[in-house]
Amino acid sequence: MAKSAVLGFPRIGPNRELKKSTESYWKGKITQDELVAVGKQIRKDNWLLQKQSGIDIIPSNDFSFYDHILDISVLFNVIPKRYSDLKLSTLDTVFAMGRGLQRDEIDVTALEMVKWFDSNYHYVRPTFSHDTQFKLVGSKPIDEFLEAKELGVITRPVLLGPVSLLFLGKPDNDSLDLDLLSLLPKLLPVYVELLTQLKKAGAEQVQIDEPILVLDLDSKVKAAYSTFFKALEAASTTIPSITLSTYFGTVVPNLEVLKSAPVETLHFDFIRAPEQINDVLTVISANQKLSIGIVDGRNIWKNDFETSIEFINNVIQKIPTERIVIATSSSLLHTPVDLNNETKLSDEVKDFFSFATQKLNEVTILTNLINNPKDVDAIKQLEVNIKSITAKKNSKITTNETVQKRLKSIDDKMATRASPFVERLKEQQKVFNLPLFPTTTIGSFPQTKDIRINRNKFVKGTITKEEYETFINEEIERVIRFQEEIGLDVLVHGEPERNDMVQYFGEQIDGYYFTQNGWVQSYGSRYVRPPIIVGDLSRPNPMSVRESVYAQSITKKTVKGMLTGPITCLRWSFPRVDINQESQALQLALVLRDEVQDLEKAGIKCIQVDEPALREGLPLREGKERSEYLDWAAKAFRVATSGVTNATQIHSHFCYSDLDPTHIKALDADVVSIEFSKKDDPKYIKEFQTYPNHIGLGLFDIHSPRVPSKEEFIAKIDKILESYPAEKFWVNPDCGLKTRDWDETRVSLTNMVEAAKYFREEYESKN
Ligand code: MET
Ligand SMILES: [Zn+2]
Repeated sequence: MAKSAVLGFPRIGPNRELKKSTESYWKGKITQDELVAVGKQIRKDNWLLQKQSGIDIIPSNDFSFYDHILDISVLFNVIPKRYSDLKLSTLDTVFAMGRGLQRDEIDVTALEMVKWFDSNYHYVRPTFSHDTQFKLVGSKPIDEFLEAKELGVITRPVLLGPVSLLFLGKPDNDSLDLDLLSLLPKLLPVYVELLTQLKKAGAEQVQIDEPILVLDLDSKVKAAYSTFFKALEAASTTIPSITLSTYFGTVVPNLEVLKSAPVETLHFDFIRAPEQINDVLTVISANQKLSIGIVDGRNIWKNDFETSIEFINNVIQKIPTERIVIATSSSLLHTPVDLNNETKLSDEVKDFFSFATQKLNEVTILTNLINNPKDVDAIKQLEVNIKSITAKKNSKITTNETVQKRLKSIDDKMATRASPFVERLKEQQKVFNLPLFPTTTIGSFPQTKDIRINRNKFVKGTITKEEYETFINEEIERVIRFQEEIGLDVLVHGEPERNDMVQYFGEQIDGYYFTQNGWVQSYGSRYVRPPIIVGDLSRPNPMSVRESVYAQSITKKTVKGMLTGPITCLRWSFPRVDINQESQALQLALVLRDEVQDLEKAGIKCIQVDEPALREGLPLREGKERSEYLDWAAKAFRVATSGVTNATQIHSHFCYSDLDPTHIKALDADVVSIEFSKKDDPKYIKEFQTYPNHIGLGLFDIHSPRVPSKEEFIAKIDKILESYPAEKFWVNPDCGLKTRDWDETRVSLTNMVEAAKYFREEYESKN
């Protein structure tokens, strides 16, 4: 009989209970015991739900109050001294490492947080130093195993594997020469000790995630796996059986690593990489089990049972069902909790989706269909599923002929500006007549409580559209006057009307759908509600013209229109799987192209199209898929922005990532602002030395309440000027200011503008 398994379940609670309670705890409104009790309740509910759904192999230790990778760092005592010195409880140490702590005499910043593979989840980077002494701190995985056992659920604890833990980490500032993999021999005994303790507590199996096996790995990393496997083998009698799991891609280029791995089960993601099956089968040894990841942990579409069954049946030709596990492709962490909480979707559309709770049923039904193909109940479920899948295929909602026709009409001309940059620049200079070191901001200004209150009132219908627009106009005016007053050169309207930079546009694009409660953890207590692309995308009406035109009408200075780029709209949504991502990006590009042209027609001469998510869409491995992505991503941006005259200035903006300069250059935007304040790397600047288009390197961190002085800005600009010419130099912050408050914003921007003026005078007096 095949077994059913889940690799991890969302821990935020069906109604964001975890967010509410952690934030209350941080504010001192509830005690640590109260917070811990909320966590316990969520875990209990999750385990019982999975049990009731009929899942055989249920995970534990997938719960976390902040980040499960941070938890495992702390568990192995990978705690930089500045945090351990604080002598906090384990949970408070976790929070201090995850989000920094400023209280009384204490002042520590947070550890670096980065994207988890190509998902929108962020993990806190394990940060190692020469002094790192591995030992077990606390007993979270064991406690949670026992907690479930008490409820009658024997779970499979989940741990990040030791090689991934080291590989995904970084050396701390005081240990930059540290070779992380060299720590493996010291880490392994502690790892084995943990496994041994789990076995003593009654765990029969443990899931060890080694997701880096889907990346490009050099021979040193591969060798680290042999070391790891030797340690497992040596301990085999005292540790539970191991499921080694990989996800988010193919392991084929690293397959030799898995040959004769001393583990009971190997798990692979056949949603992302179904084609790897034949190669994978060659490494499964005669008594090893294969865990087939076939229910998507990264997207919200209903599983197509017929296709899945066909896939599994092909495998069963080679491996008997006793050695098959049917599982989610990855943890379900990346999907919303429960579709039943959605009350506003039409029945037709709702039937297309499956959230984490529904996916549990999918895993059990598929397992039943494999184990008892004649079971009446299972057959009934299959029939219902076939009906849904067919209904979706035939649905009128997904296709729009006009959009598809237009998509085919995209040619090179549409993706190229009328003239090269140098010529455009001449025409733009005539229009804008900007000084040296032009100053601007990235778009948003503080989203005050007042703004949120009024937006809620408008959504609830307690104020009229007119009243709301008047309110927004007043906000825009306030932001414009402020920018004029401090002497910024290119102004923005401040984005007060936007709840979120993707959702705001998505809500105005046909083909997009929204949930009320489809929250997914992005990091810590920050959750996002990704919109869903269901059909071909089109724009019934202009989306941003009213606000930009209003802003421009009340000032003589140039106001920059502000749009979210096609790749960012795509990446921060749940995409379709019935057509490829390139087509979806190009559909979005056409929508935005019309918007850009409408803005131009309405007299907006400078338009910014933000692409902060360009980097995260990059395929995990080098090669064809990656270069193709870069081509179509750049093309989508250029289709969106090339329909304007030479005199219209196109800006773009990048943050959240280390974006390769060549990728930025491929977009041919006239001006690009890049998050830079924390990077500060002269090598990076030099890459732009000979690039003719203009660049604004972010001069201050907008995630921090810290206010840099004029002198600090001057020093920063001076340093950049060593590697980057004044003629192409824009002055701006790292990103939008929506999370800051007005007091900080006022002073920071004033100092920034003053610093620009200082250099302007200095350079002008030279010439
Ligand atoms: C994450 S990038 C944000 C860009 C947007 N224009 C803003 O200022 O908020
Ligand atoms: Zn940004």
